[in-house]
This record gives sequence, C-alpha cells and structure tokens, in this order.
Amino acid sequence: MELSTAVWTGGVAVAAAVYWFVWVMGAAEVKGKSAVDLKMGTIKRDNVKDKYTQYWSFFRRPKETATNASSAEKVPAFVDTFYNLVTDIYEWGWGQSFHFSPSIPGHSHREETRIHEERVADLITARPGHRILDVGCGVGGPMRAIAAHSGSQVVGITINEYQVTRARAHNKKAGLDSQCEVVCGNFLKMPFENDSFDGAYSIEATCHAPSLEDVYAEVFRVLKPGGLYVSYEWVTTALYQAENPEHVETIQGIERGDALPGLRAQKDIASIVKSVGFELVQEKDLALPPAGPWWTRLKMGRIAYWRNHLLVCVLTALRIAPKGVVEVHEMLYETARHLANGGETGIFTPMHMILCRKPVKASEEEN
Ligand SMILES: C=C(CC[C@@H](C)[C@H]1CC[C@H]2C3=CC[C@H]4[C@H](C)[C@@H](O)CC[C@]4(C)[C@H]3CC[C@]12C)C(C)C
Ligand SMILES: C[S@@+](CC[C@H](N)C(=O)[O-])C[C@H]1O[C@@H](n2cnc3c(N)ncnc32)[C@H](O)[C@@H]1O
Repeated sequence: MELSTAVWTGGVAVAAAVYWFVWVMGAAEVKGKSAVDLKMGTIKRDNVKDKYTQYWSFFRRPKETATNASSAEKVPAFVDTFYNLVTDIYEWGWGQSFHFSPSIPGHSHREETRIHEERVADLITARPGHRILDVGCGVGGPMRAIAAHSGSQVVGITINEYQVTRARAHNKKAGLDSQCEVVCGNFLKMPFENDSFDGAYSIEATCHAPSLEDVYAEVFRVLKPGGLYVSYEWVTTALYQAENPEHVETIQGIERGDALPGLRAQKDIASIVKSVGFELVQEKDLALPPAGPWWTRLKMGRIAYWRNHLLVCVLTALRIAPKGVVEVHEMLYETARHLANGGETGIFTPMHMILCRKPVKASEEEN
C-alpha cells in the first residue's frame, strides 16, 4: 500500500472512531443531548470551575446551611448554580426526567419513568380543563408526560433560567407547547394568584427548600379550595441512625452532591403538610416492596460511568467541554455511590409520596 493511501485510511479510521466514541456512545441515555453539547447552563465557559468551587464550599456542610438563617436565604441562588452545572450532564446521562422510579421487570427505564409520572396525574385527578402546577419542573420530562396523559394544562416553575430554555424547546419539539408553560421563579415566592390552580405536584424538587413549610404554604396559597397536591419527597427513613457514622456519611454525601440543605425525616412530612392547612389524603413510601429497587439503574451504569468519565476528560482536553466539567462529573459519580448505598441500606427514599387536599371552606361547601 502506498504511504498516502495508508495515511488516508488511518485518518478515516481515527475519524470514524472519534465519531463513534463521541456522538454514538456519547448520547448515553436519550438521543438529542450528546457529550459534545455539554454547556454549563448560563455560566460563562471560563467561570465554570470557579462556580463549581463556590457551590462545593457552600454545600460542604449541608445541615449548618439549613439552620443558619443567612445561609438558608442563599440556598435558592446556589441551587440555581448547581443546576447550571448539572442540567446538561443529567440530560445526557439520564434523560429529560430528573428523578428516580421504581424498577419494573420487563420495562425499560423510559417506561418506568412514564408510569411513575402518570401516577402523579392520576393521584391528583388531572383532566382536560384543569390548570396544574409543576413545582420545580426541571426540563419538563414529567410535565410533558402528565399533560399528554391527562389532557390538562400544566404550568411549571423552576429557579434555573437555562432549564426554562431547555423545557420550552422540548415542549415545542414534542408538540405540547400549547398545553405546557414554563416560568422562571422561586417556588418559595411564586408569581401566581391565590386559588389559581386546580391541582399541583412536585417530583423530587421540594427537598431543595431550606424550609418545607414555606414551599407547602405557597402551594396551599395558589391551589383552589378542594384542589389536590401530591409530592414525591426525598427523606431519611426510620432505619436511619444519626449515631451511626456510616449512615451519616451516606446522607451527607447525598446532600452535598444534590444541593440539599438537609434531608427531612419521613415521619415529619405529614405533620408539615397539616401545619400549613392541608388535609392529609394518603401517604406511602413508593420505594417499598413490591416496588422494584429504584437504585439499580444507578448501579448498573458503572461501566457507562467510566466511559462517560473518559469522554468528558477527552472533550475537556480538546477544549470542546469547558474546564470544570470533569470535576462536576466526578462529584456526580460520588453522589451516585451514596444514593445507591442509601437505597440498598434502606435509610433513604427519594419517593415518599404525600397526597393532600386544600379544604373546601365551609361557606363554599354550603353553596
Ligand atoms: C432529584 C435529584 C436528581 C436525581 C437524579 C436525576 C440524579 C442524581 C444523581 C445523578 C447522576 C449521577 C451520576 C451521573 C453519571 C456519573 C454521569 O456519567 C451521567 C449522569 C449521572 C447518571 C447523573 C444523572 C442524574 C442523577 C441520577 C436531586 C438533585 C434532588
Ligand atoms: C431534581 S430536579 C426535578 C425536576 C422535575 N421535577 C423532574 O422530575 O424532572 C429539581 C427541580 O427543582 C427546581 N428548584 C429547586 N429549588 C427551587 C426553587 N427555590 N424555586 C423553583 N424551583 C426550584 C430545580 O430548578 C429543578 O428544576
């Protein structure tokens, strides 16, 4: 073979390998977000590493953050930074729904996710003509599933501007933009009228609030009397022992890597719901058997994690991904380990379901 032919053949082989590695393998979970597309939300390229360092020093001691009033006030801003850092990595490696779901034998992750989301719509009896609130909507995976399943109008709120852009683009692409609306704002102070929603839900989002009372009180305010609200909460279970250092290490690892100002105990959720005026309708840990383990999806992906790690290293070295992505990816890998451990030991659940109703006032009941 001539030298020039050999060089060309070699070049084509390398190009094909790079294409396969980055574009084919890189779109790890859902085609549409590939590794070459990893931006860090609205953070300027050169600031990613600094923002990550700031985030990490703020959330290093999660419990102190929650109990100190001036730190607690800063939580939404740091949660916003967190989602700038992780949103693209989540979409790339997990999909458009940023939550866990019980595993169901014979079903794909995508189907498990849809079933877990449609359950929300059924629990709050969402139907055509209803205006439903999604508290902490992410890039809108659940919103689209719920709108499509129930025929209702869904309005989502997220603190992160970048997620708003992503969610609106996905809504349009899915042909659901006439049913789904996305607003940027703080769920502790929502830009909505009193009594303006027929139903509301939050999926693995209110755990970011420094005070659960405050976010529940806001949902209560904007719901119409008689309206139902369901939340999937991240909590420690009765098996968690605060004096067991391994338990503490796992829970703090989950809090640090997920921007949480301190996880609540499962036993406290019902009383918080009631303290803001809701009637408790149902409470259930959806992770308990017969539900299949939600954490297997995290564990089964070990090889994928290593492939992804290699990929972000290569893309950062080639300056395709901004500096700091490798650190964020490592933080997520570590967090996944703590989450899986929390699930396996049973000391943590991300799906404590609480369903409640805003009471119908006596005067309205009589009408
Ligand atoms: C509800 C929240 C987020 C829950 C999950 C959607 C995410 C929690 C941990 C995330 C991940 C961990 C490991 C990542 C992996 C190293 C990477 O290669 C690909 C993406 C991950 C799998 C990533 C995906 C999303 C999570 C599972 C919190 C924040 C309240
Ligand atoms: C783990 S994601 C879950 C997103 C979505 N529920 C889902 O399941 O795909 C948590 C969401 O809560 C939002 N969030 C956290 N704190 C918030 C706040 N103070 N106000 C509004 N949204 C907030 C985040 O921006 C993010 O969209």
